[in-house]
Amino acid sequence: MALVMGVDSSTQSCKVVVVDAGTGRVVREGRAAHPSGTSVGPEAWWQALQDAIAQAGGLDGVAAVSIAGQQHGMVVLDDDGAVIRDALLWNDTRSAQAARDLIDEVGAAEFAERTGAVPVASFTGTKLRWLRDAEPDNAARVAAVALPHDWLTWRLRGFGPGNPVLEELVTDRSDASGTAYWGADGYDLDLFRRSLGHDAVLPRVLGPWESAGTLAGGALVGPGAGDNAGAALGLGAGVGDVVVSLGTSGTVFAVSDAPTRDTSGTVAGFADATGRFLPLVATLNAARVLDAFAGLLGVTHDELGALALAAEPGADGVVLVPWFEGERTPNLPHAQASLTGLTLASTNRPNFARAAIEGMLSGLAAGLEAIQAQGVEVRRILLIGGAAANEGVARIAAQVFDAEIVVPAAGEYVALGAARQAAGVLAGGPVEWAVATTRAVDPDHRAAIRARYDIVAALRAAE
Ligand SMILES: Nc1ncnc2c1ncn2[C@@H]1O[C@H](COP(=O)(O)OP(=O)(O)O)[C@@H](O)[C@H]1O
Ligand SMILES: O=C(CO)[C@@H](O)[C@H](O)COP(=O)(O)O
Repeated sequence: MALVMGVDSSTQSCKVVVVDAGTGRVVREGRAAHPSGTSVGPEAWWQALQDAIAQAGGLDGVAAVSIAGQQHGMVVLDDDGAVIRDALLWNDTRSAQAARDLIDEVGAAEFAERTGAVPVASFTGTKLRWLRDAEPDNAARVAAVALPHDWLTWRLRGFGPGNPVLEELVTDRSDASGTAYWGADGYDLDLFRRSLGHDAVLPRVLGPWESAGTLAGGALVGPGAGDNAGAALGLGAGVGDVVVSLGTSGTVFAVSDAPTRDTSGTVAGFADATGRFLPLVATLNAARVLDAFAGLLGVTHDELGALALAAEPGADGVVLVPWFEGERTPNLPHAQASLTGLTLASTNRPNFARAAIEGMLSGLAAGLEAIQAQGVEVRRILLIGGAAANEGVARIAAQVFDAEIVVPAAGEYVALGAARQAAGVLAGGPVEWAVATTRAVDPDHRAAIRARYDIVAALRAAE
């Protein structure tokens, strides 16, 4: 039995699965936590990766490995292969003005045409522009720019400060498509130079089943992927499938044969990990909203879900607009959260729990409508990510989204997608694995939840 390893280096942790390359069955697993914060030293990810791999029994017997990871993070390297400063993550909003500056110079429609998306503070290019303006000495030292998964792949292959071969950096088109300087013809070096202010080495973009090389022990290394594209691959998502992922970020995305170019900037026209496209809407406020409310109410996640189900849909008028970390969609990087609609009668624990879940999901439901408006077909929604394990979340999702909700069997779908890519690299092309058992949630759409949320969110956005 050939074994392959898949990695998800996500915002909060690193997850490793070792699976049977023929069937996708998980045989070993490991996990290690990442530091909190929106600016993180990449060495912590490298340490967590090594810990998680060790927990998963190491690379013994592994024939191929691929690393997927959180998108967009800016990892800047000097000539010696050393990291110049902490990486700015996808949820760091300090580059909001830099994003506006780039759009003013290039134009939103031109950005959408050239890269498939209009940049917001999450995108790598805006972080490079921030570096150019705020830390010019650091910007001048940049010899290479990588994304989190590119850099980890490079380290795993033995490169780094002791062996700084920058030209050995590799990536894939799914993660490259989130930089704001990559398009249908490859890197857009004009946009890259506008961001950083000068040229630098960029990771070579490998094909979906192309190998980056071989580890000392003999394992092939795959190109890796952005985490959302990794999840789509792990789920075997096809045209008509929409994935809603509830991790640190909330994302809603669909697999599409055709690219999208939303000049409003709501839908990011990313690439997937197989040669297709992945139109995506992301929010900055998802599972951590529930973490905060579970803490506030002094309950576990499961108890929070049960409390929410004890309240009526609409939470008796209580609305949480959950922009705790600012927001990306809508693009309000400096916004704050608000809880409104409180009366003496409605101020109770079940309504608070329900408002938290409804608020987290409502922004994503609006995102799904924006994706549909791009002409993308929607047949069903697959609910994944840490908060998808919550029964209350799944049932309330069936009330907030106007589409069939399906919850795949619990699993690390990003890491599984990376493993499936590794199996494809080994086989020289895509492999078919049976998709894990899924559970459909009874349809229960309640249009009134979104109607009220949209009114309150629009008022907050206008402030
Ligand atoms: N049963 C649950 N209900 C709600 N939230 C949960 C539950 N289990 C885990 N979480 C939350 O999910 C998040 C982790 O999800 P994950 O998809 O791994 O995030 P990321 O990919 O951003 O690192 C954490 O904030 C965690 O507290
Ligand atoms: O910015 C995006 C997508 O554009 C986020 O989805 C990140 O890729 C982080 O994902 P999680 O770690 O929250 O799953």
